[in-house]
Amino acid sequence: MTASVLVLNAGSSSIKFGLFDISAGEPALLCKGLLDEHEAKPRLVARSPSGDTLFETQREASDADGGHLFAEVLAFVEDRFGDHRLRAVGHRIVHGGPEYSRPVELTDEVFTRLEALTPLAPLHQPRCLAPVHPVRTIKPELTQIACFDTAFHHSMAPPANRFAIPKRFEARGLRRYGFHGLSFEYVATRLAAIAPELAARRVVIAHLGNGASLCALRDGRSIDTTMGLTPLDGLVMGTRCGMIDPGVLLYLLQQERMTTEDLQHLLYHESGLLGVSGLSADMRTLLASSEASAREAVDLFTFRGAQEIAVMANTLGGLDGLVFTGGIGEHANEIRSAIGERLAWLGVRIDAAANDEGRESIGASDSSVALFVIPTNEESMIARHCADLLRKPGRL
Ligand SMILES: Nc1ncnc2c1ncn2[C@@H]1O[C@H](COP(=O)(O)OP(=O)(O)O)[C@@H](O)[C@H]1O
Ligand SMILES: CC(=O)OP(=O)(O)O
Ligand SMILES: [Mg+2]
Repeated sequence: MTASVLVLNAGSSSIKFGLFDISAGEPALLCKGLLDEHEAKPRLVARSPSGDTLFETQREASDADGGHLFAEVLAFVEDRFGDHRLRAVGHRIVHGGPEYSRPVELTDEVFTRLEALTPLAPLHQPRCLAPVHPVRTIKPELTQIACFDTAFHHSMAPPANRFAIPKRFEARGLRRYGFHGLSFEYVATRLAAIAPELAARRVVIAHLGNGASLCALRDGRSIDTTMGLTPLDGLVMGTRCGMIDPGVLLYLLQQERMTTEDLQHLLYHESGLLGVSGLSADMRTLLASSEASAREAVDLFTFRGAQEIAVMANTLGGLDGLVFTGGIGEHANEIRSAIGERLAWLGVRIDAAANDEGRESIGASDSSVALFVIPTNEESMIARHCADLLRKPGRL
């Protein structure tokens, strides 16, 4: 009998899943799915690798994060792929804190430790952990594995991972961790296959999705990133503010008399593209809009994006390669070209036709920086980690 793993990826704006055959070599996708929460009644869809719909159901909104959804996914997997023995469920866990630098079995003890990190990723951690208990109740014998967004950045060293606050806080875990690590790891692996000459050079990966961050890589390892202790730092995001003068927070607390709960809500849910445009957090909507505020939000997004790419290039001491990924990075040619124009002084030249056609390599012949668009695949990276862990005797 062949073996499979079910991967659950709960991001800030979507819950994706994938079932992978892990019997031999590289995990192979058997089916993928999405819980679309943007409709009045959230929809669960499972598709074949080529995109044919295999299963579809709609739920009441209040049920969206509940156990029913995961029960439904597991029942579907058993029904359609019963000839594969389900070996494990792999979860994308956004925060692994200082402790977890590689995937681990998600035992009750690990769960408790990860739950305690919720204040460091309040938008994500509860959503990532939500499936664990329902899956345990339905299939208590099934191994569950946690794969962390933060793990890839454990190669970051001082000063890049340090805040300029009194040293005693660092001992309490207040340092820069970075996120989107599973995406950066996947894209770095793909880049090494597509452009091996860049593998040991100075590369920035721009993960531009609903959440957005950059990673500076040397020798394929993370040496700097734009997110910090929490996934709030760095770039302008769908509803998150990114880097902000900490004095603004003090002002809001002291002068506007905001509660900490209201402030958290403002920074995580009401800011970013949504806050600046007053219209939408969705880049597609903003690009299609003729409102001046939509244009302002897009301008701020590309201004800050280019600014931070220059910061990453500084950490690297130059820039040899730049890769776009994530929903915006993969699909929004206008955004790639606006960021590219702002980086012309660094030698970035985008080939307009290649960019508009969405080709993999979008650098013009006179670009001194190699430019790529590489679709990310966090689920595939998680499947690879799960397969490695399950195959290595003594690691589980
Ligand atoms: N064709 C497109 N053009 C512009 N933006 C797009 C396009 N497709 C998706 N996006 C944007 O990608 C973002 C979502 O990114 P994604 O990486 O899928 O999200 P998540 O962080 O939830 O995984 C949204 O802002 C969406 O508008
Ligand atoms: C860490 C993070 O921001 O994740 P996402 O892009 O899924 O919101
Ligand atoms: Mg994402």
